[in-house]
Amino acid sequence: MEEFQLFAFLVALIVLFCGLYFTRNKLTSRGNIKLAPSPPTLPVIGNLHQLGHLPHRSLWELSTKYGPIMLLKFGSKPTLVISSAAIAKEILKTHDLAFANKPVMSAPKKIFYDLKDLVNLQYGEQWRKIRSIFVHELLNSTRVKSFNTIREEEIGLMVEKIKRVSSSPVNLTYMFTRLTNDMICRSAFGKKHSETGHGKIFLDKMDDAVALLFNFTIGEFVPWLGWINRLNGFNASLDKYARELDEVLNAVIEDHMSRGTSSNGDEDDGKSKENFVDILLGIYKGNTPGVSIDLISLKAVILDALGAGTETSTTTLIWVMTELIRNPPVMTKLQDEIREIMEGGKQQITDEDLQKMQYLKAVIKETFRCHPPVAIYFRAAREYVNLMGYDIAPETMILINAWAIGRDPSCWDEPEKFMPERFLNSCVDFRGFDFQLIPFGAGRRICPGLGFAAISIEHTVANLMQKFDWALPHGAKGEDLDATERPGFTIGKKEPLIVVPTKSYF
Ligand code: HEM
Repeated sequence: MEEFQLFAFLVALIVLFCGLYFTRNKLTSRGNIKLAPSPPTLPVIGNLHQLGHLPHRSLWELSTKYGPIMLLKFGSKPTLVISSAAIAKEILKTHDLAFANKPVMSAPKKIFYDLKDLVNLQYGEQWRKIRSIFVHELLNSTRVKSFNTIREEEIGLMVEKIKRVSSSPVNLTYMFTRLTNDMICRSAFGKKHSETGHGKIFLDKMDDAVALLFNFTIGEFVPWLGWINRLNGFNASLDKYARELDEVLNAVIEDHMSRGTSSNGDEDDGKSKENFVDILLGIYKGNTPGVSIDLISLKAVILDALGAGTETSTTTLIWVMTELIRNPPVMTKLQDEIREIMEGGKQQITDEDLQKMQYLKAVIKETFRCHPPVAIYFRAAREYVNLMGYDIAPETMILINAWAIGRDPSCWDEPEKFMPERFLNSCVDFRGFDFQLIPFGAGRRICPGLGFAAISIEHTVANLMQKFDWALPHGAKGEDLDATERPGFTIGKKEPLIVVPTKSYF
């Protein structure tokens, strides 16, 4: 019996290695075509087995062996993985137009209205139209400023809550989630997340749906194995989330319609002005000259604003505070800067004050370098491209590993160290011009929420640093703080961040 098992094992091994040999040869010798370096693939699954639990780390490790541009196969899908600033610049600047598409995947189709949302739209006329609505109508600088009051009120409420529990442990993960959800829900719906049944149900379901989408399932990449996703209930769960999210969005729209909006987007009751839903409904009703939107795209845009805007900002805030607690001298230096600028007991931190806080900006940049919330983001080739001597086929999926780029040794000294000082005498910024720091992407498809997110994060951290000192419970030292990551659409901290605001500064 044992001999038979050994024989069966050897046969399986030979079949596996033959498969490996042929798949590899097929990839690297196609006439004159020059393909990027590739690790060996397994039959059927290609390189899917190498993604691991935290793909940004596994792919980075693979890149240390195969180089900053690697051609992998996700099932049958050719996938180019980029891990250096120089190659990211080629993709996002030199060949930005050729790589301006997004991969077409069956799972997101279910949630994002057949990929009609801005994040997933293919490059073209419709993308330009929706992008313009996002950039010029929802998130232009005047609108972002008009959200100042919401931001200030919500941060003020959080500060009051922390003051009340001062000297006891607080769960900052929970607090930041509520703060970001409330800020985005008030901006999007005109009401707080915690106040509106709609907002709460929506964000809870959205979180679950997005977590599900970030499973790289075999059924997605090997079309003839699509039945696995039907059999194991994956498709049914997505269908259910899609139905439920659509129901909530319909209810939100009906609610706003029945209350009525004036031509400038203000609600009749005047309570909550300039929220996304009212602005979009104004456009839908033809109140904004030269701009139009259909109902499905309107719902898809709301999905994006909430889906792309909440978890990313929460994750960033948690990492900023985690790094500050792990690095006490950095926290002290930041507090000194902020308290000096706010000298004289001034409580309200304004945009002008924030402009003066250079060390704060450096701390946030360093956090984005070490912990880009969207560690890997996707593009797709619209046409054949010769990229740095390699032939890239149309529809190749492109993965930009922003996390690996933050460790690119040709750009960063001691990349493992949290060292905001590296940004003090440098003009490197995260606005899409410096390819060694691209947490928001770059080029045509750069994140349109960048300005909104950046100012909210600066404002929140500045307030927490001005008004409190922070320590770990039970006298634990900063270096004891667990910084293990959890996988997902954003790479967050696995365990909740529990800290003690030890002294308030009022
Ligand atoms: C810390 C916060 C945020 C981070 C790190 C972030 C990151 C990103 C990244 C990496 C992309 C892909 C860029 C590319 O392909 O080049 C993206 C796209 C996008 N983000 Fe953000 N984002 C954040 C906040 C927001 C907010 C607050 C909103 C909206 C309110 C938003 C809406 C979007 C949308 C709609 C897209 C798709 C743009 C397109 O494809 O044209 N994001 N974001």
